[in-house]
Amino acid sequence: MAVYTDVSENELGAFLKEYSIGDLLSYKGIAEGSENSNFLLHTSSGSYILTLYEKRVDKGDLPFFLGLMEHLAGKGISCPLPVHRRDGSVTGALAGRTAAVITFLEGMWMRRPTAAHCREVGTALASLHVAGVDFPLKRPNALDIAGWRKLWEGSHDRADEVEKGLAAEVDADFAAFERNWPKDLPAGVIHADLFPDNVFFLGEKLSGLIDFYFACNDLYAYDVAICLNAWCFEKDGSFNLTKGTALLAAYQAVRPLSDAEKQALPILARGAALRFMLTRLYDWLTIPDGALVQKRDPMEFIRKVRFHRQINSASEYGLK
Ligand SMILES: Nc1ncnc2c1ncn2[C@@H]1O[C@H](COP(=O)(O)OP(=O)(O)OP(=O)(O)O)[C@@H](O)[C@H]1O
Ligand SMILES: N[C@@H](CCO)C(=O)O
Repeated sequence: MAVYTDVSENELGAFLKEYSIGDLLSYKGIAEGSENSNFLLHTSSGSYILTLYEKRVDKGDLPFFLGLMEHLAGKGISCPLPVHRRDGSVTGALAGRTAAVITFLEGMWMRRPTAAHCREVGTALASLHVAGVDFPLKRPNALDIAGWRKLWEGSHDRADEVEKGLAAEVDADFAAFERNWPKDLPAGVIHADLFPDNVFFLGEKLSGLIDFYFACNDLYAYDVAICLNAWCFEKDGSFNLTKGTALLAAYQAVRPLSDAEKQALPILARGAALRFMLTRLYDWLTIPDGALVQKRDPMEFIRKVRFHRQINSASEYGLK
């Protein structure tokens, strides 16, 4: 679920008076997502998404997230456009939260993506990287290795409840990352969470990217590594080389990877898998059973960490 905060029709009506998007016809909470409260609005001028930012989003980051969507949309990337209020701002206050209205994107996310979908994602990711080059705002990645450490400190002592030996395994990985993480690769604005549920399709054609709330400045190849993890594994945990090949070839057709980026891909992919394992593990151990939030399986990603650990060259991901 992701409706943590209820909104009454009266308060929503008053909030929307600050916008020029017509009269409210209907609204309903959206169950998907886990970070913020989202509502689908229908007004006399069309459909919109209303987001109330919950506690994990630092309000100081909203100009970066919302400004980035506007910047990317202006460069032809299909992503939501924040709607400006009559006073020009893109956020307001609603039900005790900071809130924004963004445009609605048509399409649906793919539960079982094919190689054709992976190809579309590769193109979209590289296009996003190129389009973000002149975005003026900066946001360091809160989930860099130091951020992973903090998360890990909160889970370490209970990690073996999930699988015996996990704490020692992850400790050893941290030592490897802190020694070998690449630093001098091309960097810029990355999405940092481009999972299937954040990419909409109409048939096999990509129709839009959403959820920019982890976007930040970091290595471009790290974003590629995140997508390999998110798109190219099968439900049984095996890596699908056809999907990897499709995603990487499409990415490189727009933004070719340097030799140094190619060489770094295995460690970046292993780090990306660890990053998602850690957020999932933290949630797994801290969200009470019975809460309405859907908990995601951390073990899916420790299996991916193990897979990447035995990769010797990015060609094993399908990189040409
Ligand atoms: N611009 C949009 N157009 C259409 N639907 C949208 C849009 N933005 C969000 N949604 C819908 O709302 C859901 C939740 O959005 P989003 O993924 O941004 O939420 P979140 O709480 O940040 O979730 P996450 O757990 O993925 O971080 C999406 O799965 C989608 O169904
Ligand atoms: N994409 C993340 C969750 C939201 O960021 C995951 O699958 O763990």
